[in-house]
Amino acid sequence: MAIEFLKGHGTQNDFVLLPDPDGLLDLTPSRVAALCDRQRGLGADGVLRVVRSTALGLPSEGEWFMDYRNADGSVAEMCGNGMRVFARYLTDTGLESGSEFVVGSRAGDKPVLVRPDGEVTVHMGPAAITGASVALVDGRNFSGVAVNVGNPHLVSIVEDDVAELDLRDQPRYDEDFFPEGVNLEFVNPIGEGALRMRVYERGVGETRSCGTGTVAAVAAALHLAGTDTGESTVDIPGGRVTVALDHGAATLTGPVEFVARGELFDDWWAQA
Ligand SMILES: N[C@@H](CCC[C@H](N)C(=O)O)C(=O)O
Repeated sequence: MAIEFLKGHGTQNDFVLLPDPDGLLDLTPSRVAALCDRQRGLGADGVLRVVRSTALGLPSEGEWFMDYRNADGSVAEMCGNGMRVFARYLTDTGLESGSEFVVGSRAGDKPVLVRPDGEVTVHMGPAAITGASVALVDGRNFSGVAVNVGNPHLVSIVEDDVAELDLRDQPRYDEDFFPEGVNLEFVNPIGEGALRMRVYERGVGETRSCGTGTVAAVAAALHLAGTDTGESTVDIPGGRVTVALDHGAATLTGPVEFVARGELFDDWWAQA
């Protein structure tokens, strides 16, 4: 059976998409890790399996479910950039005929809007402030705001230029506070309603963008300013997204690009 794939990205957070409507693929963690490996596979930050909600037996009002996996093979609850790419795939292929629909995820159903210019807005749901903690980078402590966007984040607003941080190694964090691991964002405010951010993602490493991370960053910045409502651009190494919060409920808007489509070799899949 030929296994089709596509490669796409949202602000350079890149994904391998695997269309698997009936949920027939045996998508093991080692196959995900092999696909995402930039030397022995296709290379990506994660995998998006395109599967019908009913095929997985998961409750969703959406016909389609975003089965997201991190590059190390682990499962995560939600991926904001992945959801933008996933939604565009559904409309580009005609699997969804309208521009507004709902997609299932492990963090619940997400309404999406595919805009005429191809950008996608995702209604991300609540960005909940869950406390305070500390990240340790290169021997330095960065205090941060813990935010849950379906998946866990710790956002540190830092005074130094985030471009100078050494994020080659996994920063340390409080494993008692984040027993399931955490995505770590480092943020510079760069003007009214404008942030710059770098991120070290759980299960991946440093990526050039993280949609849930940008939502967490805006929620944390607003929280520190004493509000849960506002809008901000977020500049990440891979481009720019816009995040709006209305009483803690977030939307994420940004571009999507598809790069390639192809077929995996059966032998490669079998031994991966
Ligand atoms: N890149 C994603 C987040 C992917 C999941 C994350 N690494 C986790 O483990 O929670 C995004 O765009 O939100």
